[in-house]
Amino acid sequence: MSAPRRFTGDTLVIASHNKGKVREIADLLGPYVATFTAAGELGLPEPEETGTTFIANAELKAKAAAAAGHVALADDSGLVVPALNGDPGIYSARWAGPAKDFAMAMRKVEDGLAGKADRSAYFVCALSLAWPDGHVETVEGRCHGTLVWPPRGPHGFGYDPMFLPDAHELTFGEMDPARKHEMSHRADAFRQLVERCFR
Ligand SMILES: O=c1nc[nH]c2c1ncn2[C@H]1C[C@H](O)[C@@H](COP(=O)(O)OP(=O)(O)OP(=O)(O)O)O1
Ligand SMILES: [Mg+2]
Repeated sequence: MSAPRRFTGDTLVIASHNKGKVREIADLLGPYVATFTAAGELGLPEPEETGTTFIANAELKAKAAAAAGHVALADDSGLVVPALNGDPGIYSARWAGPAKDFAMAMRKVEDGLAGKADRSAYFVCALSLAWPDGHVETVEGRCHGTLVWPPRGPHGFGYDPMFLPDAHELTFGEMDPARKHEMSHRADAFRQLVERCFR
């Protein structure tokens, strides 16, 4: 395996069209990067997520943005529910539909769990950093927990209000964002990526 490539520039393109994610990524990587710009601000299109894994989708989103000429970081993430055979998984955003209705998506998860004893779930976050010459560095982080109903808390985004991380009493939706950043799947992935590419 070749040595990891380090990020040496000062501007990083965040290849995501999800505002919640862009905010979390800028929080987590703030100490290491001078300037962030988001794919949407550069007018980059949202590529179709044709991969069958989180890693494949993170890499295709990062490579598509880097082709415009700047180092780009993509995040592909989702909620994996073993009792639903891994759904919504890579389809987590798509379950919320074009209106990004996560109240509906959470209800769909809860409906699927009706009568099932196993309410465990985990979030996955694949991060891919891509250079214009096609080089990529990719890591994957996880966070395990259980699903509660009804959803609780105003913070975060997506499925956060129904996700209770292991050994905690507050859902990601109830937690202060700084606490979520200490234990989330995204924090786990960023610890690995910072180690490889940013310090
Ligand atoms: O920390 C999280 N807390 C709650 N929900 C989360 C989280 N992380 C991912 N999720 C769920 C919702 C999100 O919409 C989907 C990711 O889907 P994913 O395709 O990676 O992102 P996206 O389509 O929202 O934006 P984009 O592809 O432009 O980065 O998984
Ligand atoms: Mg997406």
